[in-house]
Amino acid sequence: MTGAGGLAAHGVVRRYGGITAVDGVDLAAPPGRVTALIGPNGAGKSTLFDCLAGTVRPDAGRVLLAGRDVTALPDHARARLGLLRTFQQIAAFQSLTVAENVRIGAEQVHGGLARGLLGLPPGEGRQRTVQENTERALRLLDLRPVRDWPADRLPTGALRLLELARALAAAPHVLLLDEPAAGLDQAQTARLTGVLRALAAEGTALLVVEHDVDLVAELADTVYVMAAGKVVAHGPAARVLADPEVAAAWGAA
Ligand SMILES: Nc1ncnc2c1ncn2[C@@H]1O[C@H](COP(=O)(O)OP(=O)(O)OP(=O)(O)O)[C@@H](O)[C@H]1O
Repeated sequence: MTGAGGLAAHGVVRRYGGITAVDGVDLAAPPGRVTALIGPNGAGKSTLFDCLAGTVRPDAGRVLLAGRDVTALPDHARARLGLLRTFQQIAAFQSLTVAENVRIGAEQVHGGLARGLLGLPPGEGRQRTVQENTERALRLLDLRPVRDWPADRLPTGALRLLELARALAAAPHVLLLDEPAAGLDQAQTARLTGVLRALAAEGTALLVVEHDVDLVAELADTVYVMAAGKVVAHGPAARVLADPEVAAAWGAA
């Protein structure tokens, strides 16, 4: 595992008191691929995810983003380097419109926040990129019909797509998705799957934590299985998901 391009974990450990939630995990999410992380409740998936995103600091090990050691960088610094995430608990700005929420995602990476804080006017080229990325994300996730709605009027499924649109608008190199299909209906799940496959085809590295095994089978190129803090299996999705030991480790989820 070189860690060149995409995201990689090397020997990541995270303890909570006497519990080792993540116990020496190696993982690679390369560009152009969908990598899935599965495992029973309490396996350590969310903790590993937080270590990768930068919201939790590992006790040992390293996180590499496009080959660069980002272990000591907080989440917002990783975001500026192109590592974006979505949350299991949806986090939209409820009083802003759908389009405004997505625009915040686009501005995050194109210097909007920093320039705004410094009182600098936005550059014309940058403004265009922000606008284009916002419109593209709204279109991809079929949010144009509700673009002027306040986010708090959206039902759960659309809100989840909004969260993804906001991450997409930042044009991430690496996208971490925590249960992206939770609360989506069939049509929305199909749209999600199409968008994620298209992103991978464009070269984005995707890492998905997902409980829905059918979705994992459809979406993922590579699957990592965690149990009790460790990776107990990994490899091509079809092979890993067909392994009876994996089904046992997964606790018949
Ligand atoms: N902030 C915390 N404080 C103490 N213990 C924690 C904390 N976060 C996680 N743990 C413990 O670490 C272990 C791994 O939890 P984690 O949430 O990472 O698993 P998970 O695989 O994401 O589970 P789920 O599928 O239920 O979300 C569990 O034993 C959990 O109780």
